[in-house]
Amino acid sequence: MDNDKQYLKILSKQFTNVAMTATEIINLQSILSLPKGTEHFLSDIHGEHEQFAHVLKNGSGAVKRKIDDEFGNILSEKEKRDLATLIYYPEERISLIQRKKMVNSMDDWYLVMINRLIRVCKSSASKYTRSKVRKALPKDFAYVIEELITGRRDLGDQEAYFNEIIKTVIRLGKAPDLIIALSKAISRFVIDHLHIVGDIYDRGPGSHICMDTLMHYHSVDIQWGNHDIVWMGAATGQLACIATVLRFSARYGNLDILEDGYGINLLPLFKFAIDTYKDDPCECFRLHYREGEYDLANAQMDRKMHKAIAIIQFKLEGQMIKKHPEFRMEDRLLLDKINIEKVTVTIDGKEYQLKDSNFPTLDPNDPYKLSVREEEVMEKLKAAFINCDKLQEHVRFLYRKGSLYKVYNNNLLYHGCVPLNDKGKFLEVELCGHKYRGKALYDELEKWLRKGYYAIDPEEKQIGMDMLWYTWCHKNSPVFGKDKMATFERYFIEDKETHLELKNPYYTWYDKDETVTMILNEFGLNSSESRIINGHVPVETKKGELPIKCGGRLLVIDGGFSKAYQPKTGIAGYTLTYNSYGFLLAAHEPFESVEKAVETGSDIHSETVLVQHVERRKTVADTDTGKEIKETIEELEELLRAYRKGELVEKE
Ligand SMILES: O=P(O)(O)OC[C@H]1O[C@](O)(COP(=O)(O)O)[C@@H](O)[C@@H]1O
Ligand SMILES: [Mn+2]
Repeated sequence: MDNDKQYLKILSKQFTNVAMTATEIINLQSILSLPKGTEHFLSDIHGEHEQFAHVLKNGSGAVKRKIDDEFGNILSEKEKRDLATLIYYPEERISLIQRKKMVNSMDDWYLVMINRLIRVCKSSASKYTRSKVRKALPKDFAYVIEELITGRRDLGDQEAYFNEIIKTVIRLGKAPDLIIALSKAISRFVIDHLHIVGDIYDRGPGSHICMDTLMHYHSVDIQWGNHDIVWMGAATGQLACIATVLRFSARYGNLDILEDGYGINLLPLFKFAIDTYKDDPCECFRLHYREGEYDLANAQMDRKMHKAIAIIQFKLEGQMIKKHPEFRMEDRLLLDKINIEKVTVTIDGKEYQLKDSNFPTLDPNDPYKLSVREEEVMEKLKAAFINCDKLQEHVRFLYRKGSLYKVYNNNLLYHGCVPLNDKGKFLEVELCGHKYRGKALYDELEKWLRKGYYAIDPEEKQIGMDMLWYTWCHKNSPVFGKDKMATFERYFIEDKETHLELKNPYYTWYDKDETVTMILNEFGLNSSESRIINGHVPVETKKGELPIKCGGRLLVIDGGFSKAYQPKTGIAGYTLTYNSYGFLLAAHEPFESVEKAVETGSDIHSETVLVQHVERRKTVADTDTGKEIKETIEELEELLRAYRKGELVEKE
């Protein structure tokens, strides 16, 4: 046996004889014929943890579809809705039914509901092998549920048998637990794999809660968004990134995320802000909070912290631009263009009045230098970020499950864009003295982002950390894709023209077939069925914009979770599922609250707006997992031949 066949020897340790090898081939072959599992695509969650949790529970309409398939006209719309609510919020729904005495006999209700749940669970699990189902079932009820969903063909009266089991469960007071277990199993089976196409962080109140939810999800990958990357940068101790995440949290009245969510002490910043901006009303730094969700008593204080950290951010960004002339961002050096006496700033040769004149920490001779106290504050914050176990755990998870782009089952997923030039060709971008474009740009950048967190060599690590900041806001960054971040202008200049951030030419070309084909080919995708799944840009439904570009070859699925952007988009946003029959794009309305959903059975109304059927029903054989299985089958066939030719000797 030559060296290439060494793997057969290794394989023979697991499959020690002809019978075992043949059985495995048959098992794998049968998996290949199962329908492809459903993928779920969500993007731009922006800290809206309740709405996020809800869409995960309803699988963007996938649970409802299962219920419809199973019960069609047998149940009324209301009964189907109630069943869906029970699956999403089993504990809350059971307790509501009990509290409000909504049914005559709880036991009868349990019997009916458990029977219905079993049917939905059975049909949701039918795509999977028994072994996968077994592994996925909640431990305490694994045996009972398996029995209930697989049944016994040798028994005459199955229904009587099932009812006996269920009645025993009810008699023992375990019905609520079984309902919870069944609901969890259904949610688990309805979606096989989740893709998060970026921007879990910022704006909303619960990014850290979304991260906890994701860490417990059964199967997920993440394409980093610009807002995730700035948090990753903050976790490495990169100061401009730290200032930026704090500024966003302050601006949206969410400093609690840092204090309570991550246990980061903001007292040094608080004290500094009070002392420095004590009589300043900080008018330019009014917060974007949500009625009823923000304690107005904190407003004065939060505005001062908002201003303090914004000024620090502008200084630190200036330092970065000066430290890295190769970034060519000098046009973003604005603090040295301020004329304090005239209260103006000059941008691109034009002088603008500033809306604020109080800059007590700004040294006109060295405007980018942090004052002594600013420096102290940032040193303390840096230590707090680096030493925050929970943040580090979340960021390591982002690194483990995430990347800048992903090729998955013949589709290409990324958050922002592939930077293009005006002619619609890949834009050439210089990184650390070398030029890259297209996929190479993505790959090179990703290497640096990983080094920023993991490199041992301090110099490499520092460059990587600075590249995290670069990727957050540079005009050539594929996850940002705009000509500038006009934060300074939005705070201080009235003229709205200066606030504009122009999008990369990608967004004018992405409707064209040649462009989409060029990008897909660049990432090794040549099938006519391949698609690009894109996040980042809110789809402005109000202006008649659609998430479907290039005849459906590119889909923009900004989930629109961000309540801050809902007035603009008109709806809560779009999410996508891809099952064995094709793609389903769902449009969501804003989510009000869990209480309302439990009480009225109201879902986020998830309307299916686009259905693209695949040419023929997809099976596991058509997926990436299928490819791996086929390779394994080939290896096992080789092993079988080796046993049969006497090159290997069977063991027991
Ligand atoms: O309106 P906000 O929340 O202050 O944020 C504005 C900034 O966020 C960005 O839109 C980036 O965020 P998105 O990735 O969510 O679009 C910047 O382009 C812009 O400068
Ligand atoms: Mn984004």
